Amino acid sequence: MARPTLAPADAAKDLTGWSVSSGDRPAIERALKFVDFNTAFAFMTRVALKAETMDHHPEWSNVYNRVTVLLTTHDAGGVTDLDTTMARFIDDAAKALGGE
Ligand SMILES: C[C@H](O)[C@H](O)[C@H]1CNC2=NC(N)=NC(=O)C2=N1
Repeated sequence: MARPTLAPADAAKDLTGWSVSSGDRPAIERALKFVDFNTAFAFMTRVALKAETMDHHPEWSNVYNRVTVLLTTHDAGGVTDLDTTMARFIDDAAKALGGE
């Protein structure tokens, strides 16, 4: 049974720093900035390990100390509770590493 999807605006409003993706797919996005590349990559490592345990992976890019993250559930064709769970984990990991 496919997971129910959420309106991206509804998903984003309950989260810190997330917005509706400007792209053509229903998704939420957040841009993060860290003190340096090492810290940005430490953040990505923590999220990567969580993504593997959840079997739910972000679409992201990294330029030096910046990481932009897009979350959507490919199998559902939209934003689901997997994305909001991952978003909350990302917010906690970013906060722990001084990201903003
Ligand atoms: C085969 C594997 O379990 C699926 O492709 C998983 C992997 N990670 C995933 N990540 C995301 N964001 N959406 C998915 O639908 C998804 N599906």
